[in-house]
Amino acid sequence: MIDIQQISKKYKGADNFSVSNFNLTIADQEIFGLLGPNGAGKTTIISILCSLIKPTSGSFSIAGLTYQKNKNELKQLIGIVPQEYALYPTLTAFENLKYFGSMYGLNGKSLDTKINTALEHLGLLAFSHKKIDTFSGGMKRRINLIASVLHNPNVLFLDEPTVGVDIQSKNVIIEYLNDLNQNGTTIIYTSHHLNEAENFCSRVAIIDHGKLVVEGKPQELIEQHLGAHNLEDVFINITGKALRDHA
Ligand SMILES: Nc1ncnc2c1ncn2[C@@H]1O[C@H](COP(=O)(O)OP(=O)(O)OP(=O)(O)O)[C@@H](O)[C@H]1O
Repeated sequence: MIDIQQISKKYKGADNFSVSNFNLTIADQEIFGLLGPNGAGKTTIISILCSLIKPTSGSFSIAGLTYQKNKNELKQLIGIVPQEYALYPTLTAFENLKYFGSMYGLNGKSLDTKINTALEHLGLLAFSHKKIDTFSGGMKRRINLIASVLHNPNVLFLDEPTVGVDIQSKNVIIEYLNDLNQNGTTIIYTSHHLNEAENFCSRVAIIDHGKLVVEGKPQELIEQHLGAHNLEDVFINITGKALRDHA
C-alpha cells in the first residue's frame, strides 16, 4: 500500500506551492492514474514518491517503508519510468539494458534471458543490437520501460509513458503494463490521454493547482458528474476550459 500524508512541495525560489496538503492511499495491485492539466503537480508528486525530490512537508510510505528509514529497500521495491528518455544513445538496446540491470545487482545469463524475454514481449528483439539513436520515439519508450522493470519492482511509477508514441506502440505498452499488473505489480501513472486512463485505470485522481480535487473509479466519477459521458467530460467539468500556460 502507498500512503501519502499531507504532502506539500514548494520549489526553491518559487512563489507558490506546486503541491499542497496532498493525501492519498493506493492499494496493492491497483492501476492508479494521476490526471491533471499542465502544471497541476503530477510529476512533482511522482518525483516525491520515487524519492527523487524531497517534500517541503508531509510524509509517505510504500509497503510500510519510508525514505528516511529504508532508502535502499525502497529503491529495490520501486521502478521508475521517467518522462524523458534515460538511455545512452550510442549504446545498443541490449547494452543499455545490461547496464540498467547491473545497477540493480543483476548480471549473467539470468539477466540476458530477462532482457530478451522483455524485448520479445515488446516487439523489439530484432533490434536488440541496434544503437538507441537509430530508434523511433515509440521504440525508445519501450526500452525505457524494460529498463525500469528488470529488477521486478512491486510498484512501478510511470510519467506519461505513452506520450508521443503511435497507436501500435501505445497498445503494446498498455498490454505489457496490464500483464505486469496481473502478475502483482502496482502501477501509478500520469497521462493526458483521458480515454486511455478511463480504460486502463482501476482508480484515478484529478489534481489541479497542486491539490487533489476528486478521486475514484473512472465509471463512478462519470456517473457522479451530471451530463458526463466519459472521463474527459469529468475532467473539463472539474478543471475548466482555460489554458494553463505559464513560464
Ligand atoms: N524544478 C522546479 N522549480 C520550480 N518550479 C517547478 C519545478 N518543477 C516544476 N515546477 C512548477 O511546479 C508546478 C507543477 O509542475 P509539475 O511538473 O509537477 O506539473 P505536471 O502536472 O506534471 O505538468 P505537465 O502535465 O505539464 O507535465 C508547475 O507550476 C511548475 O512550473
